[in-house]
Parts: sequence; structure tokens; C-alpha cells
Amino acid sequence: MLAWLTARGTKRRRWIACGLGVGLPVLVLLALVLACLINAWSVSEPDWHYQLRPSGSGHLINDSLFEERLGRFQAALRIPTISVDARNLNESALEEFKNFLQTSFPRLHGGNEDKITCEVVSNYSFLYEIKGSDESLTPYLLAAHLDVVPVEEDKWNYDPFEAMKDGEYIYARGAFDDKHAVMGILEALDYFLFTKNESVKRTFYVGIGHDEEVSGRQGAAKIAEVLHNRGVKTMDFVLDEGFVVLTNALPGVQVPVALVGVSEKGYAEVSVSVDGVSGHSSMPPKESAIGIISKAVSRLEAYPQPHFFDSSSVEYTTLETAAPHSSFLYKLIYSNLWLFKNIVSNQFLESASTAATVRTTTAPTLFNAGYKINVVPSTATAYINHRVHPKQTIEDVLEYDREVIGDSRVNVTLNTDTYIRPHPISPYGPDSPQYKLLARSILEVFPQSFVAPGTMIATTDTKYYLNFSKNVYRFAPTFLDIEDMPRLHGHDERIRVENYREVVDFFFRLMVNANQVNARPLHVHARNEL
Ligand SMILES: CCCCCCCC/C=C\CCCCCCCC(=O)N[C@@H](CCCCN)C(=O)O
Ligand SMILES: [Zn+2]
Ligand SMILES: [Zn+2]
Repeated sequence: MLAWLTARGTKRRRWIACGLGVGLPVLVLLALVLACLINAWSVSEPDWHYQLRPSGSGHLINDSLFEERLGRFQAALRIPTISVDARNLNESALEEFKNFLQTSFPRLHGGNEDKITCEVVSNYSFLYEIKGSDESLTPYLLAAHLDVVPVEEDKWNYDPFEAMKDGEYIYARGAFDDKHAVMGILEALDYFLFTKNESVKRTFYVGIGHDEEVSGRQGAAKIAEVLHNRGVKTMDFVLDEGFVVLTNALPGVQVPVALVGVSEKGYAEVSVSVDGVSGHSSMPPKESAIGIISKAVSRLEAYPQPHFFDSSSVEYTTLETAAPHSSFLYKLIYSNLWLFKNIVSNQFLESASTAATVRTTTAPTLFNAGYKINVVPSTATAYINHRVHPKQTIEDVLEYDREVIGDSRVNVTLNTDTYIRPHPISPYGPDSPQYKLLARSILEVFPQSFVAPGTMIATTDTKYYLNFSKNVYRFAPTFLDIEDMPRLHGHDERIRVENYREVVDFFFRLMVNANQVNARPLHVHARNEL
């Protein structure tokens, strides 16, 4: 009897143990799925972001004036202010552009010194100071550049310097990068100061560089020096080109995202070279200099730099912010990144543009070796352009390169004249008044979008303005579908005509908002009014 009871007890315990063994994980899994679903169902736009949305929208600049402004923009695009390298700028075009600005905006360039002064810096760059009445308010800086990259004319379907308008778009080099901002800022400024006659409380500056595409050393760097010498030490915020309003950039997100660059990747030019033996090509060595460097470059591509995506990454917030605007599947993923971060990170690595936001990129861009078909050259050099992720130092990147190449014959050398360290992360989110000011101005002009932070993947002139402010933002009010990305620095660069209207509106709104202390958004409404 006792034995039977004991046996029965053991059996029950086994059943319980077995039940627990299978049931508990199933329960945990169910709880997990439920928690994820609840997170996805309950995700909504944060109140602070929602409250920045205006209830109405409308263009601020009247239509008859817009045609005139558009004509001026096209005229600006027709001047080929091409920067090839720091010693090869198109000086006659720069001179023409200077005259063009001065004659197009006479009220900004003299005779109104009580409102605005303009200094020409390094012959072709411009620094405007708009004096405010309240000296207790910290000034801010709007920046842009007037030079453009060269064109491969025969690859364009339009003349890159004709600024052809096909009804919907204007096609021209510089339409997107960055003359829309130069002209948009000046149009808005002229309207703000002389048409609307706004009384300026907060001083602000407009800095327009002429050599951003080749370093900015004569333009933005000198503008920063002039400001410093005038005793300007602090800016409330700095806004320069950078990210834009993007469509189809984030998986599962149909709504346009106005991505604000709150940091910027670093920049490094690295040479990978070997000094070997030369000789007759009829008796080649087992490994030539060209072969050794080819292998090194091939390994750098095969073993890319590490990637970073965790709760401390800016991109993590980008996706959390995108969650309420995503399809249900992506709501589920973006509102549960603690669980799905590895999947997301792998998906990011699949496309060049998103991969660039989560890792240091490695681009072999130049390859020099050899000078005659029957001579084995002793040297070969490849040049690698790295864009350094803020979670790495330039030293980390070089060390990784050397490790991956794993060949002591190969010299890996940093160009110490050109490197730029990753920029610090500027504040973003509800606790940053400067970010909110920018977000409000964006939403007033692009109410169909949402605003999210990102890490700018290319370099901008902001590197020269970092000492003025901890609030440095990189954003241009232009629309870009991810499919149009190759047009940037590529062929058939373009901007939608309607988008140019929004560009002028945006800079005008920003000037109005920045001029109001403790400003409230236009037509603010409560969530339940909709
Ligand atoms: C999760 C987000 C997905 C991001 C997708 C990327 C979208 C990119 C969108 C817009 C980028 C616009 C960039 C326009 C600014 C380009 C600035 C630039 O070209 N700078 C040059 C400066 C060269 C100076 C000489 N060294 C550069 O970086 O090469
Ligand atoms: Zn640019
Ligand atoms: Zn550019």
C-alpha cells in the first residue's frame, strides 16, 4: 500500500514537473507576446510632439510673389559655382553669384544697417547679422552653402545649369544641395524684415559658405572666426543642411519622416599601401604590390566595421518615434525594440543608406598603382574614405582596419590634415526647447510628417560651429524619396516646385518662432478637438 502511494506521489510529481516544464515556458511566451501586442496597440504619438502640430496649414508667401521668388531661385541655379577641390573653385562664377545676391536682395545688402548688416568673408562667403532688441536672448545661426559639386554633363537628361522647370520639378545642380537653402533663407529674411516688418527681439546670423563641398576652410571656418572675433561666443542653436523630409526611408513607415541630424559622423581618409619589389612582367613575383593591396581592400569590404544599435543609439529613438506612424507589423517591432533590436539592426545593414547610420562605413574610392603594362610596380596604394560612427574613435577604426588586413607589409595611414572626429550628440526630445522650436517649425510647414532625430551620415559645415552651441542641428526642409537618393551629387538633381515654396515658408516660420520667447505654436488645439 505504502509503495503504491509513494509510486502514485512520484508519478504526480513527475506530471507536475513535466507540466511545469512545458507549461511555464508556454505561459512566459504567451505573456511576452501579449506584452508586445499591448505595446504595439497602445503606442501613440507623444503629447509634446502632438501639441506642436498646427490645426491648419497654408502658405505664408502669397502666390504672385512666389513666381518672382521662383525666378530668382532659377537664376541662382544657373550660376555654375562648382567646387572641384580647395584650389579649384570657379572664381568667376563665385564673383557672379556675389553680384547676383547683392542685386537680387538690395534691402539685405546696404542702406538698412539699423536692421541688418552683411559682411563678405574670404571674397565669396556671406555673414549677415540681424540685430535683435533684447540682448538677454542668445542669438542663433542659420547656415547654408552656395557652391555645388561638379557634373558629368553627358549623363544628365537636362542641362544642369539651365534650371529647367517641367511643371513639377526644377532640374539643376544645386537645386537640392544646397542653393534652395541659400535662396530660401534670404527670401524669408527679406520678407520677415521688410515685408512683414517684424521687430526683431532675438539677434540672429546667417552664414553662407562658398566652399563646403571641398572642406569649408575658406567659407564656414572663416565665418566662425569672424563671429568669434566680434565677441560672439554662444549661439542658442545652429541649423545647417543635413537630413531632410524622407519618404520610404524607414521600413514599414509610409508617413514622411523629418529627420533632424542631432550628431554627425566623423571623417577619415586612410591610405593602404605597400612598398614591394618591381621587376619584369615576364617573371612576376608570387605576390605583387597590386595583389597585396587588392587583397587588403577586399578584406576591408568583406569584414566591415562593427555596427551599433542599442537603447543608447540615436537610431533607437528614431524608430521608437516612428512606431506610432508604422504599419501594424512594424508598430509591433518598433515598440518592442528591447526584443527585436537584433532583427532591426540586421535589416538596417541590408541597405546602404540605413547601414550608414549604424556603422562606420568603408569606401575604397581611389586606387593608384602601375605605370606600364610590362613593368611590375613596386608600390600600390588604395585610399579608403571612412565615415566614423559616433560610438567609435578614429583610432578604433584604424586599429580594426589593421587587424582585418592582418598583413604587416601593408601600411595603414591616416591623413592627419583632413580627419574630423564624430560630433557630440545635441539634445533632442521634449526637454530641449531648441529641438522643439525646430520641430514646431517643421510641423507647421510639413504637418503630414513626424520629426525624429538621426545621425547625419555625411559631413557639413557644422564642424566649424560646434564651439558656439551644444544645440547643433542638421536639417533642410526638402522632400526626398529614398529612390531619388542617387540624384544627390549625382545626375538630374531636382527639387519639386511646391517644395521650394515650403522651403521659404519653413525659414520664415523658424524666424518667427525663434523671435518669440516662450512661443506657442500657431493654431494650437487640444488632442480631443479633432
Ligand atoms: C534611419 C535613417 C535612414 C537614413 C537615410 C539616409 C538619407 C539621407 C538623406 C539626405 C542626405 C542629404 C545629404 C546632403 C548633405 C551632403 C553633405 C555633403 O555632401 N558633404 C560632403 C562634404 C565634403 C567635404 C570635403 N571633405 C561629404 O560629406 O562628402
Ligand atoms: Zn551640401
Ligand atoms: Zn554636397
